[in-house]
Amino acid sequence: MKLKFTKMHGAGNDFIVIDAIHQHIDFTPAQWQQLADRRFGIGADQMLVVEKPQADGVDFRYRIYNADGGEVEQCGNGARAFVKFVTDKGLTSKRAIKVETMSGIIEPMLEADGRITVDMGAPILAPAAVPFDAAGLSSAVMGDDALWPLEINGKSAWISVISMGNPHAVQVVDDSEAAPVLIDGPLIENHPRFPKRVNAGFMQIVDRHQIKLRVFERGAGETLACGTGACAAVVAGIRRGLLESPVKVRTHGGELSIAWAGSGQPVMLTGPAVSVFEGEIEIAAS
Ligand SMILES: N[C@@H](CCC[C@H](N)C(=O)O)C(=O)O
Repeated sequence: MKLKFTKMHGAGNDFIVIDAIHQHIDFTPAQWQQLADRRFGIGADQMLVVEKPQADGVDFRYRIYNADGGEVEQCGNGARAFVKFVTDKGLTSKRAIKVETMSGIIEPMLEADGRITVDMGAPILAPAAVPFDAAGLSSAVMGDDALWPLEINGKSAWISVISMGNPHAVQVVDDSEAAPVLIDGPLIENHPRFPKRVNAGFMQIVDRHQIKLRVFERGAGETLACGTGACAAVVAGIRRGLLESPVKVRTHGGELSIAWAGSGQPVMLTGPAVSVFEGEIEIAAS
């Protein structure tokens, strides 16, 4: 079968975006992996599938697949790409759009300057939400947060365990460039304490309103930016008393802005979304 797609990115986190309102999509994990493959396919960190909504009062449903073919709950940079896609394709004329995702409804909004702000909902600070296998671990609980000691590669790191709909394990490092993201990232992602695996964030505090962030993403490896990772890092930094909202997040792929008014409040993520090219690809049966 032939598939029409748009290649997009949000701060360098790249996506294959697919209109599944006008095309029938039913791919196996192996077919998603083929599309995401940077040598044998199109290449992407995630695939975003735009569908008709299932719930009332919602404009669209969008589904997210990691490069490894697994379907996941949430993608912040993807939410912005989604808005640009449905706007450019004339699928909506609304500027504020209600979208169903696997982890609930989010509300992205197209700003006058072309950037997109996404109301990502309130972070879930309890580690049970990640989920995290806490058996046998002692914890230092800060309010309703959990800061967990995690053994990685013979070292103990303090990890903030936060769900933005999808799971994040964030640690503070002195120098994000020198941090062992490619060595410790996969160990954290697959650590037995995270039964559903996790996105591993390495955050350097620059000042109270600015961080540098690298994220080793579950199912995709290190990406140039991770929107939900940026939200989780800022929430972790604010909860630890290191940051104040709003916070500029510097990633290898560009800048994201995060605002969070505190417990129970939604995290607002602002950043760019760019279309790179359109194409059509023959999908091999699998
Ligand atoms: N790049 C994303 C997050 C994509 C999903 C993540 N890898 C997961 O498995 O939870 C973002 O911008 O948030």
